[in-house]
This record gives sequence, structure tokens and C-alpha cells, in this order.
Amino acid sequence: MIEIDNLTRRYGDAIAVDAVNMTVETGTITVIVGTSGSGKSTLLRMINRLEEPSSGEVRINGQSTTAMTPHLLRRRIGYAIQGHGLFPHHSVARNIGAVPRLLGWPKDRIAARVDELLDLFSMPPGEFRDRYPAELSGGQQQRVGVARALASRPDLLLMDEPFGALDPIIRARAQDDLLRIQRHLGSTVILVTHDMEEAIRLGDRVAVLDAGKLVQYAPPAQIIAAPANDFVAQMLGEVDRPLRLLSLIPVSEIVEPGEAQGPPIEAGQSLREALSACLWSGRDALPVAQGGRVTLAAIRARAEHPT
Ligand SMILES: Nc1ncnc2c1ncn2[C@@H]1O[C@H](COP(=O)(O)OP(=O)(O)OP(=O)(O)O)[C@@H](O)[C@H]1O
Repeated sequence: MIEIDNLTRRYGDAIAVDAVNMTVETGTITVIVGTSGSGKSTLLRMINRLEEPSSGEVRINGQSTTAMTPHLLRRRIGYAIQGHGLFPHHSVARNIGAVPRLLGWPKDRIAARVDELLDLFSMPPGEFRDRYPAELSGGQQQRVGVARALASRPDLLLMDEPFGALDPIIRARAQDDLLRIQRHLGSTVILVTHDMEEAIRLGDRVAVLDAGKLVQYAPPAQIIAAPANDFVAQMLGEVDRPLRLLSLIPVSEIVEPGEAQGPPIEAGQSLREALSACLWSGRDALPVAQGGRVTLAAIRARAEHPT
């Protein structure tokens, strides 16, 4: 568990992060979202002490980070940034193995870990381990950056706009990769983005920052259904709120007995996908592969503003 306790960072008279309190559960993804200059990166960088707090503290599993040597702390915490920050003159394998090497792992253990991570990120080791960053696409470089951050099995992975530079299709794939790998490894992830869509897609909990203050910290469904103030509502974009809400609810929640025509939808797919299938095919109900049906009327009822 990561406890952020009254964490504050001042630069002269300006307050970049203003008395933030939040608790991050082990094995979850927390996304910090806010507009430019809201203090997201500063908050993230105080967790691994790339920035020192002006006041307050961070505790990892009950232990205050102020008591730890910064560079030793940083070896325990993975850190991935936009533009990946790979060493250009080191091979992919050497880049991924950087922290395990610092930790003194034996060579064969590092090599096995590099191959395991490349496999996990769908980059065949035989093809990729000896390449240099310049011989990779932007998306592949990004994956190597995240693989490097995960290499030593850190307790915690901090990610600062890791997918910011990617085009929308590669970005969606990178997000899926992260979700899959996080579930597989059970890592605790804290990720910074300015994109609310990304926050809702990835976060078990979403922390909204405005001018250094934490204005809401809640699961995505709650942020959408009950934004804490106008700023959060604005970040969500009023027009898309019903669709965002539907994207979080599986078909299984509103499946009902009965028949429907046409190709079936899976119970695990989202109501947003079901709505899209209804609109595209002009039908007002879809059969569900696991039995029963889902109707347009029931989807509409779930998209209405919660009272
Ligand atoms: N080293 C510094 N010296 C002075 N002010 C700083 C410093 N670093 C950050 N700031 C200020 O602190 C505030 C928060 O910056 P921070 O980089 O944390 O914001 P951010 O939300 O990550 O923004 P962005 O999305 O643009 O990266 C900004 O007003 C910034 O100008």
C-alpha cells in the first residue's frame, strides 16, 4: 500500500502540489489526471524522490520514503516516461536489463528476464533483443521503455504520460498491453495522463488534480456518475458522459431472458459496444452468446443521468 500524506511541493511562492492525501492499494492501477501544470508530474516524482517534498510524506507498506536512500528507493520503483528515455547506444536487451544489472543479478537471470518481458510485450526475443532503439518503431520503443521499468519486478511502477507520443491505434494497443501485463504480474501502477479517456480506461481509481489540489479520488464509474465539481465535469466532457459510463458496464449486468435476431454479443463486452452493434445493425435487441438478450431500452436506461 502506498500512502501519500499531506504531500506538498512549493517552488518559491507557487504551490505545485498542495497537501495531497491519497492511498493506493497494492496491485491496482491509479491514474492521476489533470490539465497541464496541475502538478501531476511533480506529485509522481515525489513518490520516487526525483523531487523532494516541501512537506508531507510518502509511505510504502508503512515505511516512510524519507528514511530511504533516494537511489536505492528508485531501484525498487519502476519509472517509465513519455518518449521512453532509452539509452540509444545500448541494445534492447541491455536497456531492459539496466536495473537488474545495477542490482547485481547474474547474467543468465537477466537474459531470461529480458526474454520473458519481450515475449510478454509480443516482441519475439530472437528478433528484437540485439536491436538498437533507432531500429525500432515508436510503439516498440515505448514497449521497451515499459519493459525496462518492469525488469526488476518493482513493487511499484510510476508512468508519466507513457503513451502520450503514440498514435491512437498504437496507443490503444499499448493500453491493452499494460492492463494485461499488470493483471499478469499483479503490479501496483501509478500513471499520469492529461487524457480523461485514458484515465477511465486504465484506472481502478482516478485522481483528478486541479492547480495542485486533489479534487476527486474515486473509481471511474463514480467520477462519471458524480463529478465532484465543474472542473471534473469539464474534464469528462458532458457530451460523452453517457458513453463513458456505458463503456464501464458489461452486457452481463442487464442481460434478460428472451430471444433476439442477429449475431450474438459476448456477456463480457461493454454496453457501449452493445449500443454500437444495435445502432449499426438497426436492431433494438441483441442475442447474448451465453444466453438471453440485451435490449436497446435497457441500455438507454443505464445511460441516463443517475438520480
Ligand atoms: N523546477 C521547477 N521550478 C519552478 N516551478 C516548477 C518546477 N517544476 C514544476 N514547476 C511548476 O509546478 C507546476 C506543476 O508542474 P507539473 O510539471 O507537475 O505539472 P503537470 O500537471 O505534470 O503538467 P504537464 O501536463 O504540462 O506536464 C507548474 O506550474 C510548473 O510550472
